[in-house]
Amino acid sequence: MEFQQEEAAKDRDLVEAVNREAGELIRLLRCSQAPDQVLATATEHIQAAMKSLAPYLRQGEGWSTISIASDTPGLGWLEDDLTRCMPYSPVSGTCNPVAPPIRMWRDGDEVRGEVVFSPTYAGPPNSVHGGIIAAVFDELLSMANVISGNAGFTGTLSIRYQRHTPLDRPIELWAVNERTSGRKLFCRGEMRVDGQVTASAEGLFIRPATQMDS
Ligand SMILES: CCCCCCCCCCCCCC(=O)SCCNC(=O)CCNC(=O)[C@H](O)C(C)(C)COP(=O)(O)OP(=O)(O)OC[C@H]1O[C@@H](n2cnc3c(N)ncnc32)[C@H](O)[C@@H]1OP(=O)(O)O
Repeated sequence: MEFQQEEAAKDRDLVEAVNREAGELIRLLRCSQAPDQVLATATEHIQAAMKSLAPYLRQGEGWSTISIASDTPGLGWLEDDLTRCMPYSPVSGTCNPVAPPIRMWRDGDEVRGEVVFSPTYAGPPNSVHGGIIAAVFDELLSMANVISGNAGFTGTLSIRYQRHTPLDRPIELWAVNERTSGRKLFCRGEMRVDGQVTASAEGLFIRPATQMDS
């Protein structure tokens, strides 16, 4: 797979900062009931920012079409920051403004993490949308595969929603690759609030017979 490394921005902190601000913008848009004049002015500011970014749009090129890192060969990550593996992911990517602020790290053979969902991700009253929960499990279980030395595509993901997962509170994340059988990777994960499980997941991931980019 070819990546356009020379196109990468030089200052990663700046890339992450602008994406965080854009995420905050989304939260403000989602939850503010501003008067018309304020909305009109905000629209102008957003249009100005869009105009300055548009000339640098690079659609359809390696890093812009995949969530994994373009600056490391294969699946690179930091033990204390697994999000480095997929910086452009819509679920955990620090270089993607739609991603909630997830932290994930390696704890032996397991993945642990934490996330606080803002109302951007609301479903039922005061609770996280079930589809968002599924997406986070997909990512979390994938990371359990990655640290086990294997990675695969999601074949089947089964979620048990046991309690509502609340907004604006720290959610603990946990996942493990329990076993591998041929190309099949079997994983489990949980979300907990104050130690109580709100949702759990089982996933079967499949390592492709051929490489991803063949
Ligand atoms: C290098 C790889 C890196 C990968 C990712 C990097 C991270 C990227 C970002 C990650 C983001 C997060 C992750 C994402 O979001 S990944 C995105 C969501 N997932 C997908 O898009 C996957 C789409 N599906 C496929 O590509 C193929 O169907 C796969 C690759 C899954 C299997 O097609 P393949 O042709 O290889 O399979 P086979 O027919 O030879 O069957 C082999 C065995 O598997 C069994 N089986 C087959 N399908 C399923 C199923 N769905 N559930 C349960 N079992 C299934 C089958 O019965 C057989 O078992 P057995 O009869 O031998 O016992």
